[in-house]
Amino acid sequence: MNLIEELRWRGMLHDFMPGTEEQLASEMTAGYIGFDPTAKSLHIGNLATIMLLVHLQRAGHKPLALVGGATGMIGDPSGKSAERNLLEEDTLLENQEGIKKQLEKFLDFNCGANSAEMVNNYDWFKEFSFLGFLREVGKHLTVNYMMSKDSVKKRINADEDGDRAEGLSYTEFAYQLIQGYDFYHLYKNKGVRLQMGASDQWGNITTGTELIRRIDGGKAFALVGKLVTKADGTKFGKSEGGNVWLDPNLTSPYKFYQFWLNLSDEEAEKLIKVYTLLPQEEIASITEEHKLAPHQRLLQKALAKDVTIRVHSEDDYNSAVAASEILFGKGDLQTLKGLKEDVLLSVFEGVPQIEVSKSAYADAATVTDLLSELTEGQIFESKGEARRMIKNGGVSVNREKVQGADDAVNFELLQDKYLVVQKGKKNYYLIAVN
Ligand SMILES: N[C@@H](Cc1ccc(O)cc1)C(=O)O
Repeated sequence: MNLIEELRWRGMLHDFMPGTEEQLASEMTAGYIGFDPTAKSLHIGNLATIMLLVHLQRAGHKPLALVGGATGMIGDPSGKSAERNLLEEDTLLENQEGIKKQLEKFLDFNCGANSAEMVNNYDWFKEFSFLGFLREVGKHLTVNYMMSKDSVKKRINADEDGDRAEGLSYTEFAYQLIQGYDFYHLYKNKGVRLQMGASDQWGNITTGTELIRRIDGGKAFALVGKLVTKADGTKFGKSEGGNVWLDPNLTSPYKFYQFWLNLSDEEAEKLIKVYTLLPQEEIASITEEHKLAPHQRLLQKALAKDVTIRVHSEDDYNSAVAASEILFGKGDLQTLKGLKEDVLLSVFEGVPQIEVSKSAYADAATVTDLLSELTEGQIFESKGEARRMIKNGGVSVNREKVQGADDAVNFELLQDKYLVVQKGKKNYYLIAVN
């Protein structure tokens, strides 16, 4: 299957320029996608775009990932209804390092002729003078041409309700020329013939193909992927807590795994094609099996597994699964001890949390006191009730059965702070000793 057919059945293809298919069929083609360092991590929306590069490479072509050290200093107006704030240079540098490391994970940089490459547009812009740029680049396109782009029109014209448009600075207006020049530069110096991106990049990419044509009489191509949206058409990739990031310090692998696990059937069926490399027959068979027993969430599980391993690691995936099963009764003290604080808190989100002061905790004479009076009746209303249930073997702390009602309080605090109390099978409480 060639690249375009592959992207099409996966539902990832939005549009491409005439001739793109012929170009790809005629030779190993170098293609690039740029990512601006607007945050210190990429998110799963970016990951869908990265998958375009992955497929390009799998189809035998050469992928280049561009980090926008220069463009990140300006801010792409595409898809943005308001002017952006400029980022500080040290923030940009930090962001650049972060996303560069992430991009490196997904491509093969050592596989012969079509090995991936990483470039940074700051490298060719740092020496470019303003006057030089105006003479060598700006001169080739008219303002009329630049104003015909959606990203610009949307900021200049009033919207359908007649509300005044935000306008855009000269700086953001110039963005398309900078990205356009990147394409020209890579065309000239690296033989790049194709630029890809999310669908909102069409305007910027075609500014590039236009520059290549005007400056050099050359031909280059554009291909854009579908913007991933949720079932209700709204922006995908946000959980209640905001973006779903690839950086494990911003979104823990557990939360990441949970995000995919919690997708609706409809979303999972669509996204397994975008975010995994599983072949068509396998996806078809998982989908079929899923439909026989949707409650087993086979699609979500297959998707969550594949993406969690690709973005994080097999170990992270295994820990995420183990953590996910805790509330279903699986796992022991060791499992709980293995959870980092943020994961522990995510696992027990929604479970009643009870704060106990350090001194009160130290003074607790018996487990019964701790689980009734000290926790203000939130676990057991009375000492009697606590005693009875402990006697019947129905109370565990940190997954270990409490033996006697008069036992001393002698637990190992998880992360030096927490106790997981279980009353009966299903009722969980988290005590935080502060
Ligand atoms: N404008 C792109 C990033 C980009 C930057 C430079 C390029 O040459 C290409 C793409 C975006 O915001 O997603």
